[in-house]
Amino acid sequence: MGSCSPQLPLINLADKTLEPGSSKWAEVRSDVRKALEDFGCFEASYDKVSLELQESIVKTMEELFGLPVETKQRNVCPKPYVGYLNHNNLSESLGISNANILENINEFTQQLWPDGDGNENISKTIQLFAEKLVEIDVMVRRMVMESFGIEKYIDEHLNSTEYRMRLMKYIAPPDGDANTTVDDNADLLAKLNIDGVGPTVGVKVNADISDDVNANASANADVGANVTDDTGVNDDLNVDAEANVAVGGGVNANTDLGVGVNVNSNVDVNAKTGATGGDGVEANDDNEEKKLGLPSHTDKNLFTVLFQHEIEGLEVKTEDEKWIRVKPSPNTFIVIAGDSLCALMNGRIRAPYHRVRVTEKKKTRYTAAIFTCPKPDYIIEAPKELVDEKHPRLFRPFDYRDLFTFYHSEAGRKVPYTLQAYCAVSEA
Ligand SMILES: O=C(O)CCC(=O)C(=O)O
Ligand SMILES: [Fe+2]
Repeated sequence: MGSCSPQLPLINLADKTLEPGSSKWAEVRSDVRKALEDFGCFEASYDKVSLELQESIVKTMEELFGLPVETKQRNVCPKPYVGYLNHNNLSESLGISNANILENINEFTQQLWPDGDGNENISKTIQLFAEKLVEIDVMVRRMVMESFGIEKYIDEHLNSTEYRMRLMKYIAPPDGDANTTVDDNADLLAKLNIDGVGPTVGVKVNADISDDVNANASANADVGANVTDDTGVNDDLNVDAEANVAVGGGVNANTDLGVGVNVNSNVDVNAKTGATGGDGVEANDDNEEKKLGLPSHTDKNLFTVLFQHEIEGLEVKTEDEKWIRVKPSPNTFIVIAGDSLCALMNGRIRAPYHRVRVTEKKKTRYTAAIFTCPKPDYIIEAPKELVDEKHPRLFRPFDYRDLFTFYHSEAGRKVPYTLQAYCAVSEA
């Protein structure tokens, strides 16, 4: 396994002459289609996001993830499946629904800073950044629909979606399989159950601390995180986190389970991960799976537009089952097609498996992504123009939420291909 030579197509979406109707537009549109047919994914070069804004979103993420875990856990959403998530202690993420609308972002910052009535600067930065990712999403969706001759549905299609945003932080796994140290001054028995992602991951952390400061310190933290998501992994998470922290006397117990970054000190953590790979390929490769910041999955939504800052980690699987390691480069964003788009396009576009494997030990990897999701009650169904003798209908119409519920059901977790198992018209 590991990285290999193929690269994702790189497509410039910011050319000055790129206007709908222009010859440049037609040229780029056909590149976009080809990239999505072949890889389900491409690297978009887009220099319309200022460096200042890129720096601000990274600073914002540093600030947000630097908050105490109890604060971050307040990131819950009335909609199920959106909120704070810790995955395997190697990554954590925060989610915002309808993230292109300032009021919703304000709600998010108010959850984190209820006393200060939110955080205006952070809200603004997120909004401006989300707007830019949405620009890319809208342009790509237009191109896709035009290139398949279904442009008459563009308005309906654009109106049938909503945007979720996820801010993510990753660290490299510690050396060795099972031991890491976390900064804590207590005996800690932590159990994390994270159900999310295509793969189901159960993490058990047993930490014995030789407490050098507060003798007799003990904390039992039991965090049950029930994570489901729209996108495959991070989007639309239901983090049903419940933390019971019982601290024995006078202890400064910083049971910061949410971070996985407290790598300093007095606690030995034995982490055992049981992971079931979403694509059936990594399923038995426990060792590899354990080191992933995000296990292999397809996104369940329509499109994901991802900003990755400096540190690599994203890997995308090709049709012939090779992993492409996507190196971040300035002013580029990764566009990934999800299962809902694959269904809408009657299978003409791939929804690629991808995962996150961070190897850089010294730096934290931050990513920010917009997930375009079908609105509740909207039925995803390939338009008749995409169905003919050569292209028989592949999927039955469905409501995205139902696909999602299936994905996280007992049965759904066992199948290698969620979309096929859920709504394929026939196995043939
Ligand atoms: O953070 C990344 O590089 C990828 C995130 C991802 O795949 C997801 O959230 O679905
Ligand atoms: Fe994903």
